Amino acid sequence: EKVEITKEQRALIKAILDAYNRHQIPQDVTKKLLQEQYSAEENFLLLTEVATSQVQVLVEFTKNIPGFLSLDREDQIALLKGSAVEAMFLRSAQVLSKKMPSGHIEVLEERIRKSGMSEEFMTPMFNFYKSIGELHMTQEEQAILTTITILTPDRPYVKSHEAVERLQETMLEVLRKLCVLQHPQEPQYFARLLGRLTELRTLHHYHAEMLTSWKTNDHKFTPLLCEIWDVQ
Ligand SMILES: CC(C)c1onc(-c2c(Cl)cccc2Cl)c1COc1ccc2c(ccn2Cc2cccc(C(=O)O)c2)c1
Repeated sequence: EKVEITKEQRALIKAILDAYNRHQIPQDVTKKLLQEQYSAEENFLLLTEVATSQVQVLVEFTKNIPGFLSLDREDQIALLKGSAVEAMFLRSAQVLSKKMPSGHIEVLEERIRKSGMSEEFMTPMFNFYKSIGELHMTQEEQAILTTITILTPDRPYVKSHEAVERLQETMLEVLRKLCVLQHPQEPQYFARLLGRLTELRTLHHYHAEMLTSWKTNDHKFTPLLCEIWDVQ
């Protein structure tokens, strides 16, 4: 059928894309990624700094999702806590698969590989990065997919399930149209993107186990990460 993006949907895409592009990790953090020496401890510290900075970026981004600030305050917190890991996996996959100037990508990948993470977590993580890279998502698709992840109604402690579901459905319809218009040769492209959301939940479970093992090995996190990941 003739797929058409309405004026309202175009405004929605623009608002989300502007917000998505406006928020970047501060230069000093990414510079450190390149300069600091390599050791498991140093890599872990750097990744903790990047994760903390990414959470701040994520909080700012969610404020610009149309309708998010009209949700119940406690639900806003529940959505942020429930989606932070998945949004950061999506973000790191998008960055590692292309956006960063070359050279940074290898460095970041190296630091993740040498930060004391267990192999059983590393493999699915880098398979995910590869599968995201193969999709060649446009900027709009990346920003809307991240928004859909954040607006997942069945996160723990979300009370107004329907309100969140309505927002997410609006975004899913926009993404569906974008996929049809931007990937006409791949009728299954939209379904493939949604399949990545399922993979994200698996990584989320792996991540929870990794957090536990880091805690038992007495790794330190920042106050913001402790709050958003209910650590300590
Ligand atoms: C606390 C820390 C050790 C940690 O625990 N789980 C994860 C962890 C890991 Cl190791 C992988 C994926 C998700 C998480 Cl939470 C992390 C590290 O979190 C990261 C690492 C890299 C990330 C991010 C998010 C993005 N990137 C890539 C990136 C780097 C620099 C600039 C930019 C940019 O956007 O400008 C992006 C988070």
